[in-house]
Formats: sequence, C-alpha cells, structure tokens
Amino acid sequence: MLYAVKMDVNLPVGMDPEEKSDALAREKAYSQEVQRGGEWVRIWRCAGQYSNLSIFDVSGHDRLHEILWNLPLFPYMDIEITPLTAHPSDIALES
Ligand SMILES: O=C(O)CC1=CCC(=O)O1
Repeated sequence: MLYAVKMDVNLPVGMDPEEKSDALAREKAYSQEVQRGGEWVRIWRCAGQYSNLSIFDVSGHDRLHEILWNLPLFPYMDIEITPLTAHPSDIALES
C-alpha cells in the first residue's frame, strides 16, 4: 500500500545540542536504512518548513506505524498520513 506522509518536526527550543545532533544523525541513518530497503520510496523537504513529505510503499497500516514509531524524532513530530489509491486519469496506468 502507498502512503503520503507529512512529518512536521518540532524540536524543543532548549534541546541539548549534543542530544540534538545525535538524534538527527540517528534519524538520517534510520531513514536511509528504510529507504534502501525500498519501503521509504522518496523524501522531500517542504520548502520553507521544518517538514518533510514522504512516500512509503509498505504492507499496510501496521508496518507504516512501526516504521514511524521507531523514528528517533518521532516524539517531536506531528504526522499526517494519507493512504493513496490509483487515480483514473493517471497516464502511468494506461496500457
Ligand atoms: O524532515 C526531517 O528533517 C526529519 C527526517 C525524517 C527522516 C529524516 O531523515 O529526517
């Protein structure tokens, strides 16, 4: 199943700099590991926001939840999930 996921990151203003850089490094490593596995298809920065918009291709809700729950920055995120289905006007689906 395909999902569009928007993650808004809200790091605490007074976060310890070492804790912050450690969390960011772990976030990147974890994200890239899931990307290399093929389930995290793309990630974009939302221009002008500390947010990303990502596409996931996973087995279902439970697997998506597991991936997101394990993000090191999960405690600092607001997450909006949109399950995707085929659009009848998508020329990519023409045969
Ligand atoms: O958008 C961000 O900076 C948060 C994030 C999610 C995965 C990643 O590598 O960074």
